[in-house]
Amino acid sequence: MIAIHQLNHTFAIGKKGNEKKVPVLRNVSLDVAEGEIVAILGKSGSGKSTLLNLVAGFMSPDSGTIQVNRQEITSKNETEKSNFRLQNYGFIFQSFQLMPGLTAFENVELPLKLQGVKKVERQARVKEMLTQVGLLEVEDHYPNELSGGQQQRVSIGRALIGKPSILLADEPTGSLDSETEQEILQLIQLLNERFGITFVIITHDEEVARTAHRQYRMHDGAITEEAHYVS
Ligand SMILES: Nc1ncnc2c1ncn2[C@@H]1O[C@H](COP(=O)(O)OP(=O)(O)OP(=O)(O)O)[C@@H](O)[C@H]1O
Repeated sequence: MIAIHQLNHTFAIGKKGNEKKVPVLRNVSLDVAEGEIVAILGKSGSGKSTLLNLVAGFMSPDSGTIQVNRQEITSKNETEKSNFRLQNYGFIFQSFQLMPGLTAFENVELPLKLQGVKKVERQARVKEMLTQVGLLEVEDHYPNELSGGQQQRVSIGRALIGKPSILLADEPTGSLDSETEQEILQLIQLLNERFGITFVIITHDEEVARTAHRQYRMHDGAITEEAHYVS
C-alpha cells in the first residue's frame, strides 16, 4: 500500500547566500501493508514529520520514490497531489485543528460540504460517523465545550468521513492524559479492525508505538524496523 524506497532529503538552513545543507532523511525505506497500523517512533528532530510531509506530498524529496496505492507521489504535480490527498488520505494532528466556530457535527460534515455532497446524504453519513467515534450525544457542542479526547474523536471523524484508505496521524495523543490516550488508541484499533483503514502514526512515545502492528524507529534521519507487536 505504501512503499518508500531510498528516500533522501536535505533542508537548507542559514542566511541566503550562505546556506548550509543539512541532511534530514538518509536512505529511508519502509513498507506499510494494507490494513496495518504502523508506528514511526523517534525523538524530536529525528525526521518523522519530514517523512510524513513527504508521504503526504506536501514536500518533494531530493531523491527516492514513494508509491502509495500503486501511484508514484513524487512525480505528481501540485494539483494531482492535492487530489490524491483528498481521495486517499485522512489526517489527524496533536492539536486537533478543529474549526472553533463549528459544532462537532459541523466539523465532521465540513469535508463533505466542500465535496458538494447533498444535505440528506451528509446528514446520514455524519450521524453514522459520530456513532462510530462515540460522539452522538455531544454533536451540538463546539470544540471548546468538548474534552481533549472528544476533540480528537471529532478530528478522527472528520479525517475518515471522506472514506480514505490511509490515515496519517502526527502525535495523535500528544496532548492527552494517559487515560484518554488509551481511549483514542483503542478507537484507532477498533476503526482499523472494523473498516480495514491503514494507519501511519508518528510518535515519540514508546507506549503509543506499542499499540501498532509494526514499528519503525527513526534516528538522525535514518530508519530501522523494530520488533513486531501483536496488539
Ligand atoms: N523547513 C525546515 N527548514 C530547515 N530545517 C528543518 C525544516 N523542518 C525541519 N527541519 C529540521 O529537520 C530535522 C527533522 O525535523 P522533523 O520535524 O522532521 O523532526 P521530528 O522527528 O518530526 O521532530 P518533532 O517530534 O519535534 O516534530 C530537525 O533538525 C529540524 O530542525
